[in-house]
Amino acid sequence: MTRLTVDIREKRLAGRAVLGPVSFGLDAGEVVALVGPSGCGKSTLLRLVAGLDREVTGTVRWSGEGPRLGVVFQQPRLLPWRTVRQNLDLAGADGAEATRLLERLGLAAKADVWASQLSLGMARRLALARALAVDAQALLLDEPFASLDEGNQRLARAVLAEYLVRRPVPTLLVTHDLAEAVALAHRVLVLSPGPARLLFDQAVPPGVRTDPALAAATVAVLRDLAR
Ligand SMILES: Nc1ncnc2c1ncn2[C@@H]1O[C@H](COP(=O)(O)OP(=O)(O)OP(=O)(O)O)[C@@H](O)[C@H]1O
Repeated sequence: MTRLTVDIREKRLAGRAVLGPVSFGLDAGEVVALVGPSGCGKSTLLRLVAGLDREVTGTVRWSGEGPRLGVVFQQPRLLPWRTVRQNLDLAGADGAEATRLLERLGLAAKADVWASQLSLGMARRLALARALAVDAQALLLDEPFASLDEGNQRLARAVLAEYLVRRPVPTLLVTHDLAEAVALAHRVLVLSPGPARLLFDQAVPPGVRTDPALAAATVAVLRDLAR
C-alpha cells in the first residue's frame, strides 16, 4: 500500500529558508489538504513530494519503489500543438478512462482541438483529466480548481470527489479554500506564513464527504448546469 512520510527540517531557495519544519504522513487511501497563506511554501512542498526537487534538509519518502503519480501543477503544462486527446494519450492515459473523464469534465466536444486553442479554464480541466486518467497510485494536486468559473469549479470538485470514492488513492491537495479542503479531505493541514511550519493537523469527521451514489448524481447535475 502506498504511503508517504514527510519530515522536512528546512528547505532553502536562493539562500532563504522557505519551508520547515513540516512533518506529516499520508496513508493509503487518505486525502490530505494543505492550506496556508500565499507564498508560504505549498508548491515548494508539493515539488519535493513529487521528486522534482530533492535538495532538502530532512526526508520525503514514499513507500516501496515510489508510486506512479498523477500531478496537477499550478500551470496546466499541456503540449500546445497536440490535441486534447493526444495530451491524454501521450501522458499514458487509459483510453476508456480518458474518454469518460473528458465527458464528465465537459470537454468531450474538444477532444480533437489543439491544446493551444483551449481557454485557461478548459486547459485546467484537461490538466485534471490527465492526472486522473493515468491510473495513478497517488495524486498531487496544486490548486486544481483555480481559474475555473463557479459552475466548472463545482463540477471539477465533484469529479474529483467521485474519482476518490471509486479509487481511493493517497492524495495531497493544495488549496487556499478551507471549505473545499473540508469537503474533500480526511485531514486538513494548516501551514503558517512562510517559511511554512505545520500549525494544525485536523481530522475531518466522516460523513462530511459524499457517498458514491450522491457523488455520481452531483457530477451529472453539475455537468448539465455547466454546459
Ligand atoms: N525558484 C525560486 N527561487 C527563490 N525563491 C523561490 C523560488 N520559488 C519560490 N520561491 C519563494 O519560495 C516561497 C514559497 O513559494 P511557493 O510557490 O512554494 O508558495 P505557495 O504557498 O505555493 O504560494 P501560492 O499559494 O501563492 O501559490 C515564496 O516566498 C517564493 O517567493
